[in-house]
Amino acid sequence: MSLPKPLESAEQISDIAFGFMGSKALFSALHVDLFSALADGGGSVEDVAGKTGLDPDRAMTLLTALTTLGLVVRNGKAYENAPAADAFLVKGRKYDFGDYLRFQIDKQMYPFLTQLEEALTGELEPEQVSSYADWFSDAEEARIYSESQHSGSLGPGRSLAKMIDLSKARTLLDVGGGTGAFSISLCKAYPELRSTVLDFPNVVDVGRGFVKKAGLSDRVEFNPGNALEIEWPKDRDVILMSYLFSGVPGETIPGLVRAAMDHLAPGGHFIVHDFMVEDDRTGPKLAALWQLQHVAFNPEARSVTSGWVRALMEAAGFKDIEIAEMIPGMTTMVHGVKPAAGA
Ligand SMILES: Nc1ncnc2c1ncn2[C@@H]1O[C@H](CSCC[C@H]([NH3+])C(=O)O)[C@@H](O)[C@H]1O
Repeated sequence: MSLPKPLESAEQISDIAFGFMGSKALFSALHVDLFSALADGGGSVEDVAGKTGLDPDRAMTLLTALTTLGLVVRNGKAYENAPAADAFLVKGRKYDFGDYLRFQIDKQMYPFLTQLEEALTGELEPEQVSSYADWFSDAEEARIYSESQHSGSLGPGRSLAKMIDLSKARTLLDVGGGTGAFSISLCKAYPELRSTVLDFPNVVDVGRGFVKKAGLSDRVEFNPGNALEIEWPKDRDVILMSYLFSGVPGETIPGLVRAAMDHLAPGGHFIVHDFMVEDDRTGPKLAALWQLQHVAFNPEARSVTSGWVRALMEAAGFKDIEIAEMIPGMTTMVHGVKPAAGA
C-alpha cells in the first residue's frame, strides 16, 4: 500500500484541519446549482449571481474559494468549470453525482460528524442516533439517504454484473439491499434472475418506487424488517451484502457470514461489498475515513479488512474466494462459493 509521506509541515496539517471548509464550499455551490450556471461557456460574477440568486459580493467570495480549490477556473473576469466539475457536478450530465454529495453527504454525513467524538468515547446520549435502525425510523431521513444511495449504487451494480458470472443463478437475496439498486442492475443484466431485498420499512417504501420505475416489480420483491431478526428465504443462488457490514454491530458480522452459508443453495455465490481496508491497515484512505464516519452513527461498527472477511468466509466453508477492488480507492468486493453438493 502506498502511504503518504509522513507530514513535515504545519501547512500540511492545516490542509487536513481546514479541509471541511473546502467541503462546505463545494456543497454550497451545489445547493445553488453554481456548476450548472457555469456550464455552456462559463460567465462573469454577475452572470453567476443572476443565475444562482446569490448577492454578487457573496458570489465572488464563493467563486474565489472554488477557484483556489481547482473546481472552477478564472480566465480574466470570466469563470469556467474545471473539467471534473463539468463532468460530475453539472445537473443532467451522465456521471453527475452532485445530488448524492449535497443530500447524503452534506445533509446527513456531515452533521453526523459533530457526534463522532461522543461516539468514539462511548458517550452518545440515548436520543442521539446510534444505528441505522434508529436513524431510519424517521421516514424523511430514510428517504433522503436512500434516494442518494440508489443513484450511487446502480453503477457499481452494473460493474458487479460484469465481474461475476451469475448467468446460472435464478434467485438473489439482497440483505440490507436498500432501495434495491444492486438488485435492479443485476436483474437487468441477468433476465432470469429474481431478487428479494431485506431492509427497514421506511427504506423499502422508497425502494418499491424505484423498482416499479425500472419495470421490475414482478422480479424484485421487498421484505421489510431488521435483517438481524427476520427470517431469510432459503436455497438462494446468490446472497449479496453491500454496505451491510459497515452498518451493523461488528460482533454480528461472523453470524451474517454463517447465515449466508445456511441460506445459499449448493454452488451458490456469496458477495460482500463494503468499505474495507488493507490487511496492513495503511489504506485506502477513503475506505478508512468512511469506516470512521460510520462510527458516528453506528458506534459498534468494526474497521473491516478484506483479509478478515476472507477468513470468516473460509471458516464458514466458502471456497474459491476472490477479492477485488470495486469503487477505486474506496470499496472492495469479496466473493466466495458454497461448495456444490457432494463436493
Ligand atoms: N439490521 C439491518 N437490517 C436491514 N437493513 C439494514 C440493517 N442495518 C443496515 N441496513 C441497511 O443497509 C443499507 C446500507 S446502504 C446500502 C444499500 C444497498 N445494499 C446498496 O449497496 O446500495 C441501508 O439501506 C440500511 O437500512
